[in-house]
Amino acid sequence: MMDLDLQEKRFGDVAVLGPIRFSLERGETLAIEGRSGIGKTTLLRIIAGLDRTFAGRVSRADRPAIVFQEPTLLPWRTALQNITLVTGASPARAGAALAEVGLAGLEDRFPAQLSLGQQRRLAIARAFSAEPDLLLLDEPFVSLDPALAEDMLRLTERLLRDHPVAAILVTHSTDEARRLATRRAVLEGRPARLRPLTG
Ligand SMILES: Nc1ncnc2c1ncn2[C@@H]1O[C@H](COP(=O)(O)OP(=O)(O)OP(=O)(O)O)[C@@H](O)[C@H]1O
Repeated sequence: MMDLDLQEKRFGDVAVLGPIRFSLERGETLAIEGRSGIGKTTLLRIIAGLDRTFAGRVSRADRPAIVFQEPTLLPWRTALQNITLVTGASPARAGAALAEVGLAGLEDRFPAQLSLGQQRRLAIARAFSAEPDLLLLDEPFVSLDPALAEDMLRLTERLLRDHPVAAILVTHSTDEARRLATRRAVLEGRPARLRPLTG
């Protein structure tokens, strides 16, 4: 599903990421932990194909779906259109995806007419509606209050169970990683490398 053989990623004179190799199959969720500034987002951007200036190779089946820290929604489009226009899903399928995340009845709302939690649900519904082979989640629950974060975590747990994707979750939270991931690893050192975690 996804195969990474990264030799090095530099920003100018600084080697940020060192040799990193791993593969990911459908049904697997890899959680990547690591301190702030270590290179998690940089690694995710390389895997997503958003950054091509690195030494090495990445191969994936298809364009991945990405959920960023902040929901990146189209402000002048309705909730339903945010899904159909971006993913190519039919209105019926987009409607079903909204229902799946508890947004039934809010199809015609604009993002600004949704609460932050609802916007995040919409972003997640959109990611899964694209029916991606690979789903990349970059700290999707950061800066949410604990109740909302728990709510989103449960929702994501359920969606990952019900949809067969390969997923990578970047997170600061070991608790989140333990709950969502089938494999865990930590990014550490300079240049940073990926060390598998057990337990
Ligand atoms: N465009 C850039 N130019 C130069 N340096 C950069 C650039 N983007 C990131 N960096 C540096 O690369 C390192 C890794 O950044 P990155 O954003 O990947 O870290 P992160 O682990 O995702 O951090 P956080 O958890 O705080 O989001 C940091 O030291 C950062 O300052």
